[in-house]
Amino acid sequence: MKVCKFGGTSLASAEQFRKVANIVLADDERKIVVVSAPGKRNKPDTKVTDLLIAYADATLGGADGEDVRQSILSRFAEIVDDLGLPREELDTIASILTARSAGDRSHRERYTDSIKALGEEFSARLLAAYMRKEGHDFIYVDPKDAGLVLSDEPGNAQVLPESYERLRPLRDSASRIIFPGFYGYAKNGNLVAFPRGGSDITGAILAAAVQADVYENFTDVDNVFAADPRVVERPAAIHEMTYAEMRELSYAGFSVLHDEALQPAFNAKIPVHIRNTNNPESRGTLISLERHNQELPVVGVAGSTDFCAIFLSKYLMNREKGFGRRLLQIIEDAGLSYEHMPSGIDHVSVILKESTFTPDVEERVLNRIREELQPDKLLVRRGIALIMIVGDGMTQQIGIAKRATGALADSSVNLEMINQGASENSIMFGIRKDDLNKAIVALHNVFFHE
Ligand SMILES: Nc1ncnc2c1ncn2[C@@H]1O[C@H](COP(=O)(O)OP(=O)(O)O)[C@@H](O)[C@H]1O
Ligand SMILES: N[C@@H](CC(=O)OP(=O)(O)O)C(=O)O
Repeated sequence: MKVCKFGGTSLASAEQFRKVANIVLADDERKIVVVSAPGKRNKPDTKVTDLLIAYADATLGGADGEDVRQSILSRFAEIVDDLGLPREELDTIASILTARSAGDRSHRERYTDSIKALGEEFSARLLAAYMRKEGHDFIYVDPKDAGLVLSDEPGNAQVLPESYERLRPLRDSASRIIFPGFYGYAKNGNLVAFPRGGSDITGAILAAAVQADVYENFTDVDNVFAADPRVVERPAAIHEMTYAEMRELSYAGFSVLHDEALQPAFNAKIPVHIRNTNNPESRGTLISLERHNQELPVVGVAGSTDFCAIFLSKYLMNREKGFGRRLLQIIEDAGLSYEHMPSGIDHVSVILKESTFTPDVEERVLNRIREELQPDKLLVRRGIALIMIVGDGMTQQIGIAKRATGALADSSVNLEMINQGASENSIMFGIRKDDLNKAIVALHNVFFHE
């Protein structure tokens, strides 16, 4: 049995819905279909999820949000009409939207989750209706009825382990299933959404719960590329990679698959196959425990901005017991989580998401560090990008770091930090954020075009 997930670009219009239907119907093993909200039809277009968030913001601000409500409904009206579905389908969508927007607005994030999840719900309802209209036995399944239980963290939920047991019976459903991605329910009954891009996570959870043979993730590219195709011209195609490699690359900036989608698939040992809705014949990329082609030392280069670093140095820091613990306690007390912590004998850097390190948080954290740790030097560097080269076993090969640093130097990218870490499958470089794209191109070209 296969679980397949179709992303927003795969469901952006009625034409895309038809492609999805054809792909699903081409293989009887495709029993569970997870869908995202309609995405962009073209570059300047807006994703339905973003329209729903704008609608939530408007209504929270006291406006009626009628313009944006009309934009949302017109996206679905176009799909309903072009698919030849009865207009009652649209009436149902409009009344669900109205009822939701009349819900409790006292908690901003909760209310926003309840609205932004509707894109997935409407996609799933319409795809199920279309399949039935075409004479096929498909049902829409609600995540609450199915038992997808999540932590009560609006916009940032995580699956609770009991979900797997609860979702297992979906395997035996007589009808094929259309399931909305991106959200579930907390134990207290609140609707909660995963982080953005989270329909990938829903698909992986379902694949693990029903022990699927494969989790097919349909998107709009023929395969995963060695670097973001929006940054590098003609990037190398990668047809195989391991979970560990993809996890690092997704974390570091490959938006093609959500990084938190890999864990459920990895735990249940279910291969993930990235495929193209617009070109289902293409080979795609298979992500599994091992790759057959061991020749490639590096499988990808990814990077992203929004980082900053707190840099501390203190003579004999290495002999001061509990220094790291106390530093991290200060970070934790400020409600921050840290991304990396490269260190030397007398110095340490703590890398944080820059958007979480606001000026007032910075002031509080630095004051405590000065008072409690008395560093010789303390400074904050903002505007950092992290870039990673990834490949299993790569760090055992001589010369990889040299080629990478050489390529960066040749492109006049200044290196602020290097961290090989313990994972042995990646090397991370800290650079100025304005250099990010230049650095991705340089690293891609040195490993894939030379
Ligand atoms: N290394 C990469 N390989 C392939 N695609 C990538 C990579 N990095 C970024 N992308 C982008 O990810 C996009 C697909 O992800 P996303 O927009 O989330 O799709 P979906 O709507 O199917 O969920 C591609 O269109 C591509 O621009
Ligand atoms: N629609 C949600 C969830 C998602 O996964 O979408 P997509 O498959 O288009 O990345 C979002 O935009 O975040």
